[in-house]
Amino acid sequence: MEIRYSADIVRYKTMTNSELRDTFVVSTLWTADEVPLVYSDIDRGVVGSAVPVTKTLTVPTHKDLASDYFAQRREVGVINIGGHGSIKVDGVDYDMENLDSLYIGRESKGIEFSSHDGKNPAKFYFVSYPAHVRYETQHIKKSQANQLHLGANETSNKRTIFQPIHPAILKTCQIVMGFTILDSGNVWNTFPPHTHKRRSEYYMYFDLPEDQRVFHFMGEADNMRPMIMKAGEVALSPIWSMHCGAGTSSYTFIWSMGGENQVFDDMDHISQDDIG
Ligand SMILES: O=C(O)C(=O)C[C@H](O)C(=O)CO
Ligand SMILES: [Zn+2]
Repeated sequence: MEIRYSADIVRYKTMTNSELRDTFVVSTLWTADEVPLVYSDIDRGVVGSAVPVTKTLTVPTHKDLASDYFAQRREVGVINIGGHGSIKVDGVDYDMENLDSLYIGRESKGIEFSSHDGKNPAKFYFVSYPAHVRYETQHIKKSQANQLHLGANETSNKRTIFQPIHPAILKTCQIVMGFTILDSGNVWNTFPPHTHKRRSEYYMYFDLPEDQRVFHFMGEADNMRPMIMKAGEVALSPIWSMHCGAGTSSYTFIWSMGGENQVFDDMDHISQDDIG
């Protein structure tokens, strides 16, 4: 497990673009038949992936978590961005189609990822935060997620926000997680940008052709900084950092938040007049 220490609101201002990426972008996920984990000091979130091709994969724990097993004191949100697969949690099998989600409650000992067909493997992306109470593990199909339809073609931001791991659907300790699909030809996600000092957020961009990029913006209103993102990479946003992005083509991204409240709409929007 890689440990990722964040830069603070003072230090990020003097960092080069590549130093910003080294600090705030995770680009080490998606190795087949492995479970890479990155532990961020931003709200003690862990991001990981599991792409089972030739075998079933389990989530390892790590000495820095000082736990007997990964989810002993943690909850986990998982979304499958690949082919048909399954997740077995303490002996119970959950059938995971593309863009299905699974919330895994604290104290779940055995978490096993598998694909139905290794030639078209499932690609599980997961995020985990500390949890103080156990809530039930729950499978949320894409069609069961809360949906918000936002934006317009005229402003290049027509998109649907799917909210599977959200208080309207189930109880969690901290995590709120879902995905946003941009309509074809639309490129902007949330704009004007926002912060929410009550929660940090991670964005994982995908469904983006290999030769295309998303310009993800972070920082403060008067010091907006770009990070150039490829498919499969994760942008980590501390509570003080704005987040928004524009692609050179359409894309989908998984957003996940951990913090002290779960009110999705309580964003603090930054006025376009203040962006510099
Ligand atoms: O496109 C959007 O708008 C989003 O998906 C916004 C994110 O979900 C977010 O940043 C929530 O705080
Ligand atoms: Zn946000």
